[in-house]
Amino acid sequence: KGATIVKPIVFGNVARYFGHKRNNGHTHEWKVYLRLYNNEDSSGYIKKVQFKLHDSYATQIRVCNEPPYEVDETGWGEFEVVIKIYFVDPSERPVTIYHMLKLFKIEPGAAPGGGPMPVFTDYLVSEFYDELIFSEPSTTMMQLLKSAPPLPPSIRSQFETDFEEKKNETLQAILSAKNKIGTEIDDL
Ligand SMILES: Cn1nnc2cc(CO)ccc21
Repeated sequence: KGATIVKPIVFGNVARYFGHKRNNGHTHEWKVYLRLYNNEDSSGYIKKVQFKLHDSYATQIRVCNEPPYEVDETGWGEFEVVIKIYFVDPSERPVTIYHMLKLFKIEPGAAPGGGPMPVFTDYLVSEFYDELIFSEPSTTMMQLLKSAPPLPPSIRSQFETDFEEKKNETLQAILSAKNKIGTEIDDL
């Protein structure tokens, strides 16, 4: 009967500059993660989450078989992390998400030619909102999706981003832009 279940998620990374370069060349510690927006325990319907790092990291593919779905590492560079979500129901195709690991802010800076200058801020957050959409899930999967319990407090997390605030700001920007265009059309 065309049932659709939506599961909001947040994925991204946080990073902290050591303040110096270590002997191994590493300058930052970082954590890349995938979380359910409502901090529910998804282990009933998510089998595992894989994080594929840069190919020169030891054990390039990191697997989380239960929440929290995250990888803590140290390093010196930014690169694309491939996050792949596998579901308990074998008929649900895995979902792949691409996240560009962010370690430093790019500021139009003093670089020769005025190019962007990477700034090593003490603490940085790069996180995004998205949704897992399950269209007409199997009866079993539907039950698992509906009965997901909350996560225990120890692995609950407050996001760095207030997405509700961001949603309202974005909506306001869209409305005022529409209004502005409307006014300009009137003035034509
Ligand atoms: C690209 N990148 N950035 N930081 C890195 C650290 C390692 C491990 O030594 C491997 C690759 C890295």
